[in-house]
Amino acid sequence: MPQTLVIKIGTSSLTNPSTGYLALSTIAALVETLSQLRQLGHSVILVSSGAVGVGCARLGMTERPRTIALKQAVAAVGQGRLMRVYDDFFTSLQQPIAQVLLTRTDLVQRSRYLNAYGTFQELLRLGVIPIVNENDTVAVDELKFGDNDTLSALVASLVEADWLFLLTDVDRLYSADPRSNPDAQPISLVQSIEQLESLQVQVGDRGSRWGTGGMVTKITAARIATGAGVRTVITEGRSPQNLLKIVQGEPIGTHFEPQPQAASARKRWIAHGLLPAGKLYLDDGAVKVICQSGKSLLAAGIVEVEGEFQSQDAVQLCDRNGREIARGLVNYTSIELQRIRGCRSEAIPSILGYAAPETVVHRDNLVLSGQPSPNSPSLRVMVEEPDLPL
Ligand SMILES: Nc1ncnc2c1ncn2[C@@H]1O[C@H](COP(=O)(O)OP(=O)(O)O)[C@@H](O)[C@H]1O
Ligand SMILES: N[C@@H](CCC(=O)OP(=O)(O)O)C(=O)O
Repeated sequence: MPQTLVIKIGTSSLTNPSTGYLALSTIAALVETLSQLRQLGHSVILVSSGAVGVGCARLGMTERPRTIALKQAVAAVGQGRLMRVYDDFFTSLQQPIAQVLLTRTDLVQRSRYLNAYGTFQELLRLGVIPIVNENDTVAVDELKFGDNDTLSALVASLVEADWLFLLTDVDRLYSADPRSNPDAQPISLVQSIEQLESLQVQVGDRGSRWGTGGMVTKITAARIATGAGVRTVITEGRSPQNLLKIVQGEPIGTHFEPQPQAASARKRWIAHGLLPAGKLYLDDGAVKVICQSGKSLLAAGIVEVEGEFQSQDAVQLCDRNGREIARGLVNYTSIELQRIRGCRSEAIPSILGYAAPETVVHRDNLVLSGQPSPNSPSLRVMVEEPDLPL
């Protein structure tokens, strides 16, 4: 059956780590595999990093740029070069491609989000492989995806993909960074992302020399994608041919199973597309009814309001310790909420002096964050036996 596949490849796989030059054989194998997947009738989207890395190589720079302006300038050099290479390779296989550069704001505004959806659908219908990257050259810091792992998960959620592949320079997720921990155990299957914390995977704070997010952002991506019903696989970029085998059922890499009940498209946009403008701290009773009964949030359950926001902005709902339990669209401004927090709904009109909505966040506009709760069952994962010396 034809499926929709989103494949993200990182800088560490696209470039030679010591010289920074393009890893041409990897790119050729990737292009061949994606073209084959298209010929089998699948819809394919490639999320490709590499603009900064390739730009650095082109300009003879040996270090990743540190200032934003330099990074943006270098990305402008590298993105063009990267697309030129992809187009040459794909054209030799008669496979049309398209460049799609996104910024965070493209997914924040509902109309732009739906517009991006429409563009992807048309490209896929035309048999084109869209090649997506963050529009690094114009993205401003506070409105950045920041890493392409997250971007690829949001794209997979947007197009309701069947698979998200995160291609990197390790063959799968390990219990700790295998570069610095030779005893790290390979993990082949994660059945329930909500309990990932109990696995206590050590991810370090950064990835390879040219990579951006390391494993942290891949796990975040898996969380977003599986929550949207997308099966996610971390596997090595050096062997793109494995994608064909994986789609046919071979257990290569680390598989994160999709959550059985994916949120609706609109709720996924609230959860991941929007950027929260503030935080509401809730008492224990409110946390309980929201998490366990899926009820709306009332003013009575709010103990503290943080940030400045308008009605219909996105906010985080947190417990007293600041741990996020849900996100939603708020019906009041932050100024109004400062006045009515902790109050019963009947008292609100007389406090504000006008008729006001009964709920602060209505349950139709509220999405649970899928954080592990102390009562949730432990994570079911398969950890493979490490290779033993003979
Ligand atoms: N638990 C872990 N399992 C596997 N790799 C890990 C883990 N923690 C950290 N890493 C590191 O993450 C790196 C991949 O991330 P990154 O360099 O950002 O790659 P990419 O450019 O493909 O996005 C690996 O090279 C590895 O050293
Ligand atoms: N947008 C940036 C890539 C950001 C990124 O996430 O990089 P990586 O960790 O190599 O996937 C670029 O094209 O260089």
